Amino acid sequence: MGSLADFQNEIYLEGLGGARPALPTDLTALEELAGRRLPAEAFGYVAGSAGSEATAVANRAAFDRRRIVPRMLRDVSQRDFSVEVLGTKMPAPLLVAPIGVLSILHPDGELAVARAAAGLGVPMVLSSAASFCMEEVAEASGAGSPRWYQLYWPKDRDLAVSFLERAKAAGYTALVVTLDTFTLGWRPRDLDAAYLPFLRGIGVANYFTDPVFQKAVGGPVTDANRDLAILHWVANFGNPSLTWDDLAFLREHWDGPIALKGIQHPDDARRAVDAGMDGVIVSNHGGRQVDGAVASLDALPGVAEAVGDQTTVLFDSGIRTGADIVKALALGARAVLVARPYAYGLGLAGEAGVRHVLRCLMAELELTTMLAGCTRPGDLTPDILTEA
Ligand SMILES: Cc1cc2nc3c(=O)[nH]c(=O)nc-3n(C[C@H](O)[C@H](O)[C@H](O)COP(=O)(O)O)c2cc1C
Ligand SMILES: O=C(O)C(=O)c1ccccc1
Repeated sequence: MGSLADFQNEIYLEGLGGARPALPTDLTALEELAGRRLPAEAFGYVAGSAGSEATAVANRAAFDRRRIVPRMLRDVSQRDFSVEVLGTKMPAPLLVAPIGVLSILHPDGELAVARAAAGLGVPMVLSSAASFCMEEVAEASGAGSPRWYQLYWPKDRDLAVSFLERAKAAGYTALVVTLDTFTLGWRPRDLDAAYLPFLRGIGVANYFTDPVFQKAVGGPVTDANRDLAILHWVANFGNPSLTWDDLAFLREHWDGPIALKGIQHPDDARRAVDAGMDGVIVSNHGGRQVDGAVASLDALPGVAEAVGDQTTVLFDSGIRTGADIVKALALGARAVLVARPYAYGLGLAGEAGVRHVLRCLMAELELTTMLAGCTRPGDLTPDILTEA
C-alpha cells in the first residue's frame, strides 16, 4: 500500500498539468463552501448544535489550546499508521462517524459514503437513522469492507434485537451504542426552520424495512399507514429510562465487540468496563446535545487515564485536520471518528467529496506525525503536546 500522504503529491503533480483540487483541502473552508452551496435547511441541520452552540465552539477551542512540539533528527523514513481496533484492521486510526439522514445532502446519501470509505479501507459506522437501510449500505460497501453498526436503542426490545440480528447478518462486525441522544437536544437552527427530516420520512429506512416495526404498524409502510409509522418511530426512537443494568441485555444479544458512544466522565467509563464493554467513544455528539457541556477533547485525558489500559478508547467531536487527530491520539484515543467534514464533502461532490475529505485527513495525519518526529500512532503520547 502507498503512503497516506500520496494524496499531497497527486495534488501538486496535477497542478503541473493545470488542475487544482475540485474542493478545498482546508476542511474549514470546505464547510464554508457547503454553507454557500447547500440548501439552507439541510446545511443548518448538519452545522447546527445545541442551544447557544457554546459546546461546539469549545470543542474546537480545546484543540487550539494544545500545540504539538516537533522533535528533530529521529529517522522517520519508515512509517506505519495501520491499526486494529475492536477486531477491525484499518489503514489509519480513522473511522467514518455515524451521521443520520445523509440523503438530505446528496441523493446517494450513505451509499456514496460507504463506497468512498470502502475504496480507502476506512471503516464506516452506519447510523440507525440512515436514509438507506443497513442491507443496502452493506451491499454498496462491498464484501469484506469494514463496517460497524450504530444503535439508537429503541423502546421496543424486539425491535432492538431485530436490528442487531440484521446488522450481524449484513456483515457489521462491531456495535456502537449511542447513549447521549435518547432524545434530540434543543437545537435552535432546526427549531427556527421548523425542520426535522424524520417527520418527513427521511432517515427512517432501517425502521420502515424492519419486520418487527412493520408488524407494529399493521404491515409494510405505504401511503396508507405512513403517518402512523412516523408517529410510531417518534414514540420508539429513544428510551430515557435505560440504566447501566440494561447493558446486560445488549451483551446477551450481540456477540461481537460493543463500544459506548457519548462517554465524558471517567466514572461512566469505569462503569462501561464493569459492564463488559469493549470500548468507549469519548464524544459530546459534536455539541448537538448538551449546550454548555465540557469540550470532548478536555474530557479525553481523564477517561484515558481511568480506563485506557482496560478498554479501547475512541474519540470524536471537533476533528477537522490531521493535526487534530495527532492531538486526540496523543491524549489517549486509539482512533478517531470524523463526522461533519465528510457530510459536507458528500453534499458538495457525492462519493468523490467524501473520498476527498478522508484523503485530506489521512495525508495530513501522516505528514504532521512525521514532521513532529514520530512514525506510528503508538508514538503519539501526551509529552508531544504543550498548552498554548
Ligand atoms: C447531522 C448529524 C447527524 C448525526 N447523526 C448521528 C447518528 O445518527 N448517530 C450517532 O451516533 N451520532 C450522530 N451524530 C454525531 C456524530 O457521530 C459525531 O459524534 C459528531 O458529529 C462529532 O462532532 P463533529 O462532527 O463536530 O466532529 C450526528 C452528527 C451530525 C452533525
Ligand atoms: O441529529 C443528530 O445529531 C442525531 O444524532 C440523530 C438523531 C436522530 C435521528 C437522526 C440523527
